[in-house]
Amino acid sequence: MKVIGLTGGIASGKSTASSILRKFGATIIDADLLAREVTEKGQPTLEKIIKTFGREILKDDGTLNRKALGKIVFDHREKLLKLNEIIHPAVNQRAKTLFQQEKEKGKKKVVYDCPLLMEENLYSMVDTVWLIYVDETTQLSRLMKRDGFTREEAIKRIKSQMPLDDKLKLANIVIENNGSVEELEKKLRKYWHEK
Ligand SMILES: CC(C)(COP(=O)(O)OP(=O)(O)OC[C@H]1O[C@@H](n2cnc3c(N)ncnc32)[C@H](O)[C@@H]1O)[C@@H](O)C(=O)NCCC(=O)NCCS
Ligand SMILES: Nc1ncnc2c1ncn2[C@@H]1O[C@H](COP(=O)(O)OP(=O)(O)OP(=O)(O)O)[C@@H](O)[C@H]1O
Repeated sequence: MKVIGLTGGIASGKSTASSILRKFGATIIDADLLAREVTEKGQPTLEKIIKTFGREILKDDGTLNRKALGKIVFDHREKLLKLNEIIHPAVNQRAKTLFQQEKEKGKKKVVYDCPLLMEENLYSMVDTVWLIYVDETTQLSRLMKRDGFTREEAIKRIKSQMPLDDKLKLANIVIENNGSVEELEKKLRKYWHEK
């Protein structure tokens, strides 16, 4: 079974691309979703986060207050690295289990939507890397619009990730997404049926 690693900066269009690929029949494994699952109430990963960041990052009902944690970690790089150290091993392990399940079902290929594939050097988990990218202005405006971030908040998140110029050198396939969703679909159709 072939694993296609779909990556790209924040708000570059990975989820949009995943929805399109799903329409083509692709099975998508979403790292952001796995990160949410492993930090659900009662999960050992959430307990580790509480130990490190305190109970202030919880809502009244004991679930993770993502907004509060996001504010802390995207303001302090060393705290972001600490959070990554806690969450990423659990996400990687869960992803590998899901790949194995798909393989056992006889799937020929799956897509791993993984925002930090390059930052975390996860090339050994995938067989090929597809990079979605947009220019900086488009990235900033789509991010501010989608998440309601101020310009400053959005820039902090973009800056927490590997610069696009470095990412472009590391991909097997690069897919530019400055245009319309229809244009993105056209590009993806070609690559999906080719590979
Ligand atoms: C800090 C958290 C709670 C903020 O939650 P929030 O709902 O605001 O963001 P969400 O999880 O939807 O992520 C949105 C996007 O932010 C970017 N992002 C998320 N985590 C990180 C990180 N550790 N470093 C750099 N960028 C990140 C990604 O592009 C991601 O697609 C959350 O992002 C988190 O738990 N991050 C650590 C886990 C992680 O690295 N997830 C990414 C893939 S495993
Ligand atoms: N071609 C496009 N034209 C217009 N809007 C788009 C296009 N592609 C994506 N968008 C919008 O841009 C925003 C970011 O896209 P999306 O959520 O797919 O990015 P992402 O890479 O999955 O982000 P994240 O890293 O935060 O998970 C969304 O609001 C989405 O609807």
